[in-house]
Amino acid sequence: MSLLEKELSRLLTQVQKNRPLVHNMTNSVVTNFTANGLYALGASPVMAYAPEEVADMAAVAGAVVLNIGTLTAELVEAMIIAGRSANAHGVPVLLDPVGAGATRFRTESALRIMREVNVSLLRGNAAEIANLVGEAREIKGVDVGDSESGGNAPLAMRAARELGTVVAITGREDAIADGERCRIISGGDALLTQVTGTGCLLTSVLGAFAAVERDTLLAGTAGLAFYGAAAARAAERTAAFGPGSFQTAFLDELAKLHPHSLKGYAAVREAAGSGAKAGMGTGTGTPR
Ligand SMILES: Nc1ncnc2c1ncn2[C@@H]1O[C@H](COP(=O)(O)OP(=O)(O)OP(=O)(O)O)[C@@H](O)[C@H]1O
Ligand SMILES: Cc1ncsc1CCO
Ligand SMILES: [Mg+2]
Repeated sequence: MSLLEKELSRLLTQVQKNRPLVHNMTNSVVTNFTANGLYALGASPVMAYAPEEVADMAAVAGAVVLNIGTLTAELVEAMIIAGRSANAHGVPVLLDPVGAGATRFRTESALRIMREVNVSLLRGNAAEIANLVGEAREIKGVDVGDSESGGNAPLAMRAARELGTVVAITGREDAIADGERCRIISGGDALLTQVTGTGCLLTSVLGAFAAVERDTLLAGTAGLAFYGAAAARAAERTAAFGPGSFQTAFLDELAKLHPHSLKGYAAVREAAGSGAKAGMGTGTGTPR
């Protein structure tokens, strides 16, 4: 196991041991799937939305995940209350800008949250992140119109610099950047795009890893890699049946994750031009 792979595995064990509380303010489509996915991983989910209670919940959480998938003006206000409380208590805040670019309300709400709350990690698909840095890219509701062309790393680097936070962009390959360093994670399976909320659950899973590790780039890399490995393992068993069977198998594989699960199913490499030292890949080779 490479040094990086050991670090990633250590974080998985931390999540499984500590069972961090993840406070989700998420969309109405994915709440049940998100709670089940977090339980499968070994974390402890809670959904809380009322402006009267979100500051208290955020204060005691390991991470707060804000997801604008089915936003309302009132919900955005409550998210800002939760985010500020998390900031005041040293709790990491993650933002999933679902559908940014599809409507002005979504784009402006995501940008407003980032102005008023210190967001540790922003996770979206390429179209969502592009729209947040002022690059109009086709988005069809909550889905990428045209999937990444030329990879997600350059956009992740640019967004991290301009927005001043760690940015993860997911797709066929994921990229995560902090403005200086950028890593590319391969794994996963296209079946993930046929099950609703796999991106939303991923952001909450990254919250569980951020709860146990202050280095957000490292925590994010671990979450992306283990999530991709679980999906690749589930697809291996269920691709012949389809998305329904895959969804069930994926939850099972999240629950079965162990320190050696990455091998052959997910790989991490440094992006070209990244400030990080080369040769820190997991050494697992090309995943399936
Ligand atoms: N073509 C693909 N091949 C392999 N994995 C993929 C592919 N497309 C997406 N993924 C994986 O699917 C997961 C969700 O990423 P995606 O970019 O689809 O999120 P999203 O658009 O926000 O999804 P949602 O809105 O449904 O929650 C990630 O783990 C990502 O790596
Ligand atoms: C389908 C859908 N619509 C709003 S949120 C959501 C869940 C996936 O992002
Ligand atoms: Mg999404």
